[in-house]
Amino acid sequence: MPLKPAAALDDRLQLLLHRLRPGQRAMGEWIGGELAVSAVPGAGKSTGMAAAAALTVARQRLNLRRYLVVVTFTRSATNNLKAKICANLAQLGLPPLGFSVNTLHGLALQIASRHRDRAGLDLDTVTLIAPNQSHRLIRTCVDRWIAADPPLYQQLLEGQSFDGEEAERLRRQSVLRTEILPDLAHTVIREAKSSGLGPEQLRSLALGSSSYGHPQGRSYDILTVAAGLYDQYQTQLQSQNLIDYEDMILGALRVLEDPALRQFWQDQVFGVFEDEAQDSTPLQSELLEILATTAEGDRNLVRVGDPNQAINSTFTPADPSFFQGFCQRCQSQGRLVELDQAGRSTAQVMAVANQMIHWVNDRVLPPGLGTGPGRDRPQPQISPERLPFRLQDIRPVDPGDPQADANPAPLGVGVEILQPPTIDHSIALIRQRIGAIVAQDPEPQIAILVRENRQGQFLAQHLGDLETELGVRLYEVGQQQRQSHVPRELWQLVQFLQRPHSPDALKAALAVLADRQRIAPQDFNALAIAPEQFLYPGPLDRPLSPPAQRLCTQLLRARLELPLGDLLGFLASSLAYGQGELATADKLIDQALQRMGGERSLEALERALGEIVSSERFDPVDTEDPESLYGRKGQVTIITMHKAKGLDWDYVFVPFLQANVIPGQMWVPQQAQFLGDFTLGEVARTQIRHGLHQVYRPGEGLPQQWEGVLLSETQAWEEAAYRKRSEEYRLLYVALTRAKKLLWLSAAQQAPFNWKKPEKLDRQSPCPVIPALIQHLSLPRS
Ligand SMILES: Nc1ncnc2c1ncn2[C@@H]1O[C@H](COP(=O)(O)OP(=O)(O)OP(=O)(O)O)[C@@H](O)[C@H]1O
Repeated sequence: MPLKPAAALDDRLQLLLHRLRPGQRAMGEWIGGELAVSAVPGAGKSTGMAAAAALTVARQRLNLRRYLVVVTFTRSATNNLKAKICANLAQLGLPPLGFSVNTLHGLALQIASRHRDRAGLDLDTVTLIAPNQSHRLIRTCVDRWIAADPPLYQQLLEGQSFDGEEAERLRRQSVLRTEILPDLAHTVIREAKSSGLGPEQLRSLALGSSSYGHPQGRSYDILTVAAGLYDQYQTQLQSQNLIDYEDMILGALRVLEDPALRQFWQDQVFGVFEDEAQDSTPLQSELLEILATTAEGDRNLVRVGDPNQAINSTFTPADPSFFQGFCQRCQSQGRLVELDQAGRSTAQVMAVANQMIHWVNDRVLPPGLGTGPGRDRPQPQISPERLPFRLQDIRPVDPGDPQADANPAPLGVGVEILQPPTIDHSIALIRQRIGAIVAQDPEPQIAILVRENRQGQFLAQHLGDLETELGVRLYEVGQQQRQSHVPRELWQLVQFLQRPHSPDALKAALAVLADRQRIAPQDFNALAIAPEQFLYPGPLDRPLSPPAQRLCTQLLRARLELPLGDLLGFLASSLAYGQGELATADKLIDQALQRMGGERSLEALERALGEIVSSERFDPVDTEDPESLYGRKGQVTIITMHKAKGLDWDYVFVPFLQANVIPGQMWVPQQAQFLGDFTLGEVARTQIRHGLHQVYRPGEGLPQQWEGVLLSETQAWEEAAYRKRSEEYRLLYVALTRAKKLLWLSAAQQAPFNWKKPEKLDRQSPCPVIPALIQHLSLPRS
């Protein structure tokens, strides 16, 4: 007898549920209310979320008028998830309707553009600010703030001490104007705005202190300085009809403040699923919470994330402690699902990753609590969201799991940890190990993960012959990205040629030359304050950095001697570009000449390059979808740990795990040390974040009272260092959990202190977790 349609749908729902693993199934069974889903790496959270979304659409009979809102972090994740939900709906015999998948900003823009007046954004006349524009705008704000608030500026100029010497004053002015204050403005504006704080609230946070002061010396009113910069920024944005990403969300929130419009949106939205919830900001959470609110005042909100993979919180406003808090709250109500089974890695890799999170949580403690076990005094209870990791072990999947080749057999012992004498030995060992892998698997999928691009560059230089030697392709991701830096670098050099006597232009050109390792890194403020003297020193002048001076005057000579068409080529070769970068430079030259029309002057060239840099994304020559390139078989991909998030490889190498690389240390650039042992940007970010943690209650909007929540500069710096250390260990965790069959780690005994000078080796201790992992695995210490 044929099944009745309703019964048939029910059967199909069951079938879909049964294709999920236990944690995913718990997601799939969600019918309403708040749910936290904490997923370990490789747990299949996209798979679970796509199934849960399709099941919800089917059960609730969602449609064009009432639908589920799914929010992801990037546009490519949006496309992937949409395709998966559509495929599930097709299997249920349903049309691809009843849901929307958006990035958070896409969703905000959709709401704001539907009610422009209310949002306060006239989208016909305003433009989203481009990164280069933002850079320039911030520089303008700094100049205006300096003119508007001489007493506070003076206080910064004087720093911790000042003997009144003129050259030093000029140097400090240059550092403050071109580095410290732009950095402070950039950090604070994003941090405050994405938490819903305006300049006035920053000022009241600055005042709301009971413990203000700097025990070792003078304290600066950093948040008041920051609020002044923020005021200038808002004024500039408005006067130029620009908006930033935060304005989109603020616009959407203004729409939802209107009771009728809020009702309109809440009536349409059945519920909200949020992916990568560990990376959201208070403002984003507020938007989703409002949309998810039901007629009864509950919330249909599923937030999915992995707090242990929160690796953006020290350089963006993302803050995992809010998601951690949400998980805690849901757990106490029995509304937490742990997706803790993962099929990606072999058992040994999971064991090492698990071991690491326990080790770190035991030893990396918030300021004021001492370090390491063996602490004789009893430790106070630390709230879980303050700890570096959520204690969630990765477990293998059950027998019969639907994922093909889940928890694969290891290659050899699965995890290898080495401590070679030098970084050159590390490379020789990698080469040897890759040779052995290729002997067993001629088309291996391999990655080498690095902490910073310079390490990748160094590896690529030394492993360049892998293809001829072993027949595997070498693909350095940073190299590809560097090509998109080509326009900016050449533009900066051309600006210098056009205005050699401008301190700003000279400083920017010197920074480019140092980045390209054409001159030694140094404090360029001292060189750039008097360009004439630096470029053409008189017989009595003390020569400042002769190699940099020689190179700069060579460039200036080329400007006089070469035709314009050849000048960019000459600049490109002066920057020691590799082949791909030279090809990109060629493409750039063609585009710039086209833009210049018939005009052939340096000024026109500068303008054309400036337009290319600020108005469009100049694609490097390789235009294939990058992510599909990273995981090709028969390839060794060199990639940073940050970029590797979300990806995996059969064989993963993580060399250079010295303690100065991970967890590294917070440091104050030498040129900024006159202000004290901290950086203004980090202190301000931490003061804001700490303040918010003390007073923010989810779903209750922002508070008016900030009494007694301001950390002193020293406290804020210590707290920032703790957060940074925690995040570095999470980054290492992301790196370890990329491996499927083999994880190869090494910490060299002699390694560079600074990777800008990789040839200068010093004794370095290993990342502190390495000896513990060696012991855990009972590996020989070699
Ligand atoms: N229930 C399942 N049935 C079959 N395959 C599955 C299942 N769950 C996950 N997988 C497979 O496991 C792999 C990882 O899944 P998915 O991409 O959903 O993971 P993720 O948790 O989003 O990854 P990440 O750790 O990068 O966040 C994919 O190849 C997916 O096809």
